[in-house]
Amino acid sequence: MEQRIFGIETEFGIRYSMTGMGQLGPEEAARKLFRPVVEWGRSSNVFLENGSRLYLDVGSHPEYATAECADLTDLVRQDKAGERLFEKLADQAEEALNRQGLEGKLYLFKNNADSAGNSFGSHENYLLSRKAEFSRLVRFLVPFLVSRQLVVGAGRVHPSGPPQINGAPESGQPSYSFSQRADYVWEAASSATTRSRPLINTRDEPHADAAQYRRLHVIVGDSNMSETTTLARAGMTDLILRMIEDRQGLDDLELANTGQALRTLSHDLTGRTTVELKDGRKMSGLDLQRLYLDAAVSYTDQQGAPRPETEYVLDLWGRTLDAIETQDTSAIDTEIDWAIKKKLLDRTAEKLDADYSHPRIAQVDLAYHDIKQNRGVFYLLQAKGLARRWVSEESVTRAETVPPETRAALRGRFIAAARAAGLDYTVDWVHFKINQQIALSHSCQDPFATEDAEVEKSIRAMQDATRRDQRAMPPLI
Ligand SMILES: Nc1ncnc2c1ncn2[C@@H]1O[C@H](COP(=O)(O)OP(=O)(O)OP(=O)(O)O)[C@@H](O)[C@H]1O
Ligand SMILES: [Mg+2]
Repeated sequence: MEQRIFGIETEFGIRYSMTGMGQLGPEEAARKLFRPVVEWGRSSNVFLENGSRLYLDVGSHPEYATAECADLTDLVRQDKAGERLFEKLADQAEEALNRQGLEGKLYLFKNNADSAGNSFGSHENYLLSRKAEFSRLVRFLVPFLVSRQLVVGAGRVHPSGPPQINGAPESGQPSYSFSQRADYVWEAASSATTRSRPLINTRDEPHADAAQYRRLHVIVGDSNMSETTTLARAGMTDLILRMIEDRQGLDDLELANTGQALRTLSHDLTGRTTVELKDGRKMSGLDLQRLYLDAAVSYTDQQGAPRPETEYVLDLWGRTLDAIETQDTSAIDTEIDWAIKKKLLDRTAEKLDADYSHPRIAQVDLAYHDIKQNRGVFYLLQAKGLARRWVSEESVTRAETVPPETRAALRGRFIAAARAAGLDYTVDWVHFKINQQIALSHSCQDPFATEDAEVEKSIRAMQDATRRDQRAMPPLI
């Protein structure tokens, strides 16, 4: 596909750390976090004026799903805007709890695993043409997704070594893996999201005209703090999808055992341990990623770079593979999450004269993912110029309220008009409805549409009503 819609859903980890006695569990903390959201939208599942969705399911992982983006840089901005919104909500909730006498600090972590062994996700959404044969697409994409973690993993400390991999006994040697999520994903594709979690969720919910489109739901990725790593994650995947869709330049690299390969590659920082392919070949993480990168480079040489970000994405991809090959991360250690974090962990271990089993190392690992900008370790590094930015903070601030130029723009204007008019509305990715007013209710099946005469008519009608009756509803934050 020439054009594509992208979206990232992020589930956050939450923890309230009490200063004094007492406890506040994550579920209660999450409910507190969502109190202003529920007041604002009368639900813990709301769509905002920037086109995104804020959501608290049962359990304790607040979720932000970016609006539909047609542009990779917009995706990075919208993803960061979600962090900023939750950062403000966390500050408000923390103040409220402190006022209640429950003194403490509220932490939100953009990571994928907690100390109790639970994993939570960062899901990527890619619009596909319905014409592409889905099972073939999945077969070609899976080995890419399995090895992609060498480049875009968020990195994870294992104080007592990797969890049991492939039946082998635990080594007990403290270690570091490329990925957070790889230990929790077991099979290539299925419609399950919790038990025996797949890399790709095949539930067919296109949020678009189903005759024309499909939505690919990739649930194997790590949440990224680094803007450049987020960009690489979606940018690399977009390129590989293009090649698969065009039936160009890719070998069939189907793996003998997907779940096993995912874990083996995640825990092998040398990139050289091999995994078996269905046809009996053996390939390492570096072998696989080199094949994909080479194919992507010749594809773009022939076809031209499809996006303004492509050149940088390919360059960063190549530098990361070189860094693993030479075991020298100095050329990527401000741009790739696992390397940015590892550099700091190595320095910390050196200062402590300890290895990765030291409790301080696990603390720094977690603190890297703290989204509070004046406390989180990633943000402290970023402030010192040790984590490269891809977008300006002004553009992130703007993305908190301004939707990208896709259907999200229509949704945003619809929500703004309905709220200003004080009307009850129900909105999702496709539907924009004013409750009990069919004339003002629409379905928008084209995720690229920034204009729609019927929706505009309703928006104008609501704006006229507002002018007659000034009852604006207050903003969320
Ligand atoms: N047609 C589309 N193609 C690709 N992505 C889309 C499309 N429409 C919406 N999206 C993106 O898909 C994501 C949907 O997020 P959401 O959390 O609602 O996922 P879900 O899989 O539908 O539901 P849930 O998380 O409740 O299981 C958003 O990031 C959104 O921007
Ligand atoms: Mg979701």
